This record gives sequence, C-alpha cells and structure tokens, in this order.
Amino acid sequence: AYRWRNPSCNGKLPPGSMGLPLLGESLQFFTPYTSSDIHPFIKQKMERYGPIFKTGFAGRPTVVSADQKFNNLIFQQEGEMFQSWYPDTLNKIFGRQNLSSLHGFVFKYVKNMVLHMFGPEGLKRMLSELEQKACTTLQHWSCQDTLDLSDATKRMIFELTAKKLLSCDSKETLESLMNNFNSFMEGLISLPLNIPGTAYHKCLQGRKRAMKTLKSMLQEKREKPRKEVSDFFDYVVEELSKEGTPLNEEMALDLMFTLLFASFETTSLALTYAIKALSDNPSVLKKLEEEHEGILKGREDPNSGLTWQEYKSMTFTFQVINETIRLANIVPGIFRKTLQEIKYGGYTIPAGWAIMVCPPTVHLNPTIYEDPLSFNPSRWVGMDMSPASKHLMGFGGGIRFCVGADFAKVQMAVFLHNLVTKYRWRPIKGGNIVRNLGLRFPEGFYVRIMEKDASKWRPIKGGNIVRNLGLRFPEGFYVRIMEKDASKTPLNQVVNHSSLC
Ligand code: HEM
Repeated sequence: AYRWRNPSCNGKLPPGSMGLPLLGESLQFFTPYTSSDIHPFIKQKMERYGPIFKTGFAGRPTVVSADQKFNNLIFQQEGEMFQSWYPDTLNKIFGRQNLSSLHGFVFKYVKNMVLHMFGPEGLKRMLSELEQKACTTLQHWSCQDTLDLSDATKRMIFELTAKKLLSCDSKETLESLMNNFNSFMEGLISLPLNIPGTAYHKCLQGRKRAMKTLKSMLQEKREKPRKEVSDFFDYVVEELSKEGTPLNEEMALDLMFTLLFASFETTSLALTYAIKALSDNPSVLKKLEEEHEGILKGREDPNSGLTWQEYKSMTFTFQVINETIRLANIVPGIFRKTLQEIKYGGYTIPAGWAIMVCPPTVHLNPTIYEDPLSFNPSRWVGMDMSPASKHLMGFGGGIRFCVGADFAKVQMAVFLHNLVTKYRWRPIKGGNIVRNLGLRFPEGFYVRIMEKDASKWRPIKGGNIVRNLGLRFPEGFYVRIMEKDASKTPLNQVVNHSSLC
C-alpha cells in the first residue's frame, strides 16, 4: 500500500492521489453521470491539481492529461515515447491478442477497405448503399408509433457495418451477433468478477459466442473464397492464404471483432446524439433542412441518389457533425503507456505508466469554445474543420487517428440527409408528450412521425395547430393522433383533436 501510494520517481511526479492499491480510483472514474459536461471526477481533480495529474486506474499508476500541448506530444510520439495501451481487463476481454499489436493490420486493411469502397466506382456504390439503408430504416421507423432512438440507431449501424465488414445478410445471424455484442458492451466497463449472473460474465460470454459465429463465417469464407474481394472479411481471407503472413486465424477473428466494436457503437452513438441535439435546437435543424432541401432542388433528376459532389457540398452538415463529435465525447479517454521516462512541464513520469488523454477537457474548454456546452455548429465557420485538429480529438490523433472517421462521417451525413428531407419527428418520453403538447389529450396518446405525403391520413389542418403543438412542421403537414393501442386503430379511423379536448 505504501509503495502504491508513493511511487518511486527520478524527479517530481505530477500532483494527485493514487486511491486504493491496485483498484486506484477506477470506481470514481466509472461513476455514471447524466450531464454532457466533463466527468465530475476529472473536473474535480483538474480544479484541485491542474491539467496534468496522477491517479490510479485499472491497476496502473496513471497520469491524466487535460493539457493540449501534452496531448499533442502524446499523439505525435506514438511508438517513440508512448504506445497505445488498454487496461489489462480489456485485453483479457478482447482475447489473448493485445489490441495494440493489431494496429499494423488494422491500418493496412481498413485503409484497403476504405480505398476499395471509395474508389471511383466504389464511392458511388457506397453512397447508394448507405442511402438505401437510410431509406429502408426510416420507412420502418415511421411505421412505428414510437421508437427508442438509441436502440434503433444501433441496430441500423450494426446491420450496415456487419454487411460491409462481413457481407452478413442473414437476419438470424445478425440478431444473434447483435445480442452478443450488446451483452459484451453492457459488461465491458464493470468489475471483473467472472461469476454467472454478473455483467462481466455476460460480457465474456457475449464475446465468446460472437467469436464462435465469426469463426464459422471465416471457415465458410475460407472454404469458398470469392474471386472478387468484396468485403473486409475477403481481405482477411486473402491475407491468411498468403505465405509467410504474420496474421493468423485467431488474430484475424480478434480483428473482425474489434472492428465491429470500434465502428458500430461509436457511429450509432454519434448519430443518436446528433438527432437529439437537432431536436433540442430547432434553429439548427431548420438550417440543416435548408441545406438539404437546396441539394434536392439543385438536382436535374429529382429521383437520383446522392452524389459525391452533393456530399462534399454539405458545409453546414459537416459543421453539425463536428459539433456532435465535440459534444458527444464518445471516447472519453484515450489510453497510452510511457515507453521511457517522460519529462514534461516540470514533472517526471516514469516508464511503464499509463497515460489517459481526456478529449472532453479540450472539447468543453471555454477558452477554446465559447459557451462550450451549447450545440452551435456555426461556431465552426472559420475554424479548423479537420477532424484531427488539436482542438478536436474525438477521433484521436497522430498515427492512431481513427481510420473509420471518414466512413463514420459519410454514414452520418447520408442518414441526416434522408431524415431531414423526408421526415419529421418529435421526441417523446412516456406520457410526457401529452403534457408537452399543451393540449388536453388523455394520458397515453402518441404522436407519430409521418412521411411528408401522408395524404391518406385525416389532416388536422392549418399551421395553427402546428404552432400550438410546439412542433415545427411546415404548413400542410398532417398529425395523426392515435389511441394507445394504435395497432388496433385502423389507419382511416383517426381521432380528431377537438373531440379529445
Ligand atoms: C463517430 C464514430 C467514431 C468515433 C468517435 C471513433 C473514435 C476513435 C478514436 C478516439 C480512436 C483513437 C483510439 C486511440 O488513439 O487509441 C479511434 C481509432 C480507431 N477507430 Fe474509430 N471512431 C469512430 C468510427 C469508427 C469506424 C466507423 C471504424 C471502422 C470502420 C473505426 C475503426 C477504428 C480503428 C480501426 C481505430 C484504430 C485503433 C488503433 O489503431 O489502435 N472507427 N476511433
């Protein structure tokens, strides 16, 4: 305990406290919180010790950095002074392979995949596939009375990613893979107690089952390799068949699992956050709608799909995405370990210590972003929009910068384009909507999102009700009010609001 609390060092260690032996201050760090602000634990420590402080995290002495210059040094010196590192519990969960050792493959293969998809023909196909997925998903969503946005987005991105990575179309396989990933995610940040019933146990079981599915898919692919490489799994199979390749089957499976994990949870969270932020900020939504309506108006053929030029012209959309990445803080901590003794800012950090770069401390710093907690995409006008700028590290930085960043942005932009040009929605939570609407609908009524030409539905006419409802539907939109048991209400039997008041 003494040695844990007083680590040896050839100089002055950053200030801070180490917490309990081994456990350190992990529990405080993982305390859930509901605000969009910096984690209260980090905030408290920064106020007390400044932007660089020491703590104990996941069994390791750790230095947390909220210092911009130090963050840059950490990203730029990857492989020299610092190296990617994940807490040991994560390595255990992810299998025997250290995730870091997969970096070379990840980089090469994801680059290949992206190049393949984003080549001259690939690009067109990619946009059309993404748009098709957005259209079918939104159609499905609009047929439901209400939906949990976070779950629904997750499902959509998972299906899309599984298709691009594995060409997996089978509903059952997707369902089972997704369930296993969900179990995995739920226990990823939990106490490592491998006893049946615990979240950690479910997490390990989820991973085990998902790996089994991936293994049988890989075997199938190896038995019947395709002539043309069309998904990411094909690249892996091709590489496995090469003589002298350092990639083995176990690493390949770890890689597939990691990629599914790295891409679906992050992108779906970002999209959910964007839609929520748009709902909460009507003026931003209006501006976004205008940009996308403009794209539709500028088309010669109104039925043609999105083109790359159109995508590139989405200036405001990119600002919305940047603002989302800044505020959503999807990856709240990026981990490294020191390969040698580091001297910085008068402090000495011994070799072998963990370093945690904390992006929210930069993203929510009021000296960089005025009124940092407000969702204001226009703040990006004239700012460095590159996703790897020193003020935006949602996708990391340096050589480990997220290889899927461009892919994630295209997915988000295409989905938002289809959402704002064809649909309207309203956030509801339980019976709240009844009170929020300002009308006296009985508790339990729902408002449904509709396609613009819902002409068969009985209209509650005029802009008045729209304004009264606090909804921002343009004139001529229809609102369908349904009884709770909407499944039994025939489409043409719509309740007029006046009869409910
Ligand atoms: C909004 C969506 C996303 C966010 C916020 C995000 C965030 C990040 C961050 C912060 C890193 C740096 C990790 C580090 O330095 O240790 C990273 C790396 C990475 N991301 Fe993403 N990511 C997103 C989407 C994706 C997608 C769609 C893919 C796959 C197609 C992907 C695959 C990867 C990979 C392979 C790495 C490199 C891991 C390594 O080199 O160790 N990510 N991502």
